[in-house]
Amino acid sequence: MPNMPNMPNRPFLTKQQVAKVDALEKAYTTQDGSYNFACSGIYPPHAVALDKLALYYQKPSDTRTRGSIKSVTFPLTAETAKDIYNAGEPSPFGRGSELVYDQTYRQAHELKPPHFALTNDLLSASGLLALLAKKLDYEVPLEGRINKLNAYTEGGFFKTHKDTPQSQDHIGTLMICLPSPFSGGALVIRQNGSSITFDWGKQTEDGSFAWGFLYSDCEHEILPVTSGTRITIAYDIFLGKNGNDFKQSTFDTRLIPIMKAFKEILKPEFLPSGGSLAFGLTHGYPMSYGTQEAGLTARLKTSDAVLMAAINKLYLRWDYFGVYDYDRDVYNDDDDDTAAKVDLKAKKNDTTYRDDIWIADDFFAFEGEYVGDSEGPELERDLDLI
Ligand SMILES: O=C(O)CCC(=O)C(=O)O
Ligand SMILES: [Fe+2]
Repeated sequence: MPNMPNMPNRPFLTKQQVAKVDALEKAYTTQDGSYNFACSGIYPPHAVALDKLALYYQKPSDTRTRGSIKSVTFPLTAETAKDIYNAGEPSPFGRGSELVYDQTYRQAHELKPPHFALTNDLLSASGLLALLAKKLDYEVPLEGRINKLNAYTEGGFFKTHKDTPQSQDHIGTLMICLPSPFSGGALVIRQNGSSITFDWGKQTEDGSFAWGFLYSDCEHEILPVTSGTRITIAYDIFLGKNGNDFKQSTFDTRLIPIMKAFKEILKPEFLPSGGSLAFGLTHGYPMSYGTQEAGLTARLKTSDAVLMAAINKLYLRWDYFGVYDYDRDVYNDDDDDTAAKVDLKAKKNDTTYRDDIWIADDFFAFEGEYVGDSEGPELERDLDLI
């Protein structure tokens, strides 16, 4: 690789340093003990004014037929739910840049607007977006855009996949499960070795609506439906405008253990001659290729957001980068003298090497790699308290 600037010296951490960064990581990843990549809840029938709610739908191929629009009320019966399934068309899914139908991967039907509509906007009627913003700790309003209606009948499923972000502000998917008789069809969501299951068949038996949100960087699947018809309406959830970054004036008690762990790291013995500490973010974020990323801080999710809040609260200087882990693949086989100074074999056997938390005596940034806020602070070499 010609013209590559010097790679950072990325030394091994000492046992003492590892203990301190482990304590810090624990402080921000286990802040409230709950799963932080997905959440769910129930709306009992009275909460969504069921008596006024109806669903209109139409088979997309029947749009020219008079009287092709049907309407149903809630809770759905076995028959009305099945009729909605039958109106839908086989669901494709994204593979690479294509939409494909693959019955071994997904067996479901879907309806897209304008072929279905609810008589009431469930999201605003339920106050769900405000609740979700609060649960997920966003200081910005969230916006929901209806994407489609998904229907699975007995034997239907959708194997493990990730949803494709529609834009940088797209944070995840909200599913509202309509009450209808069904069993099986649990939604299983996985991230970083944890998993959470939303099984809505029983929860909607009394006519309740169930909802579940997942960040779009999470893997998820729908297990086979064992009886009845399972119907969900999927919304894409976006960060709204007028976003503020973390407000310095509000103090969040979750920051206390993180700040305490940071203070250990800021003692002079941690990096006696100064240096930088880099953290891999816990969550994934959509980035537009070839553009300078702006406003990542407002989009940070859960533990990443709390970590950033603590960094701000301590007045530490920070910046963010897209990092290609060259020393993992390219540099390993490259005897160029800019190669990273870390021996991969030694790294694997050494418990003091952390892939996701680095210390370095320099930042590195080269064309195409820097994704920091253009108005952000200048690069700094030291972890400084101002
Ligand atoms: O059917 C559902 O509830 C979710 C479907 C899904 O994961 C998707 O459409 O991407
Ligand atoms: Fe999905």
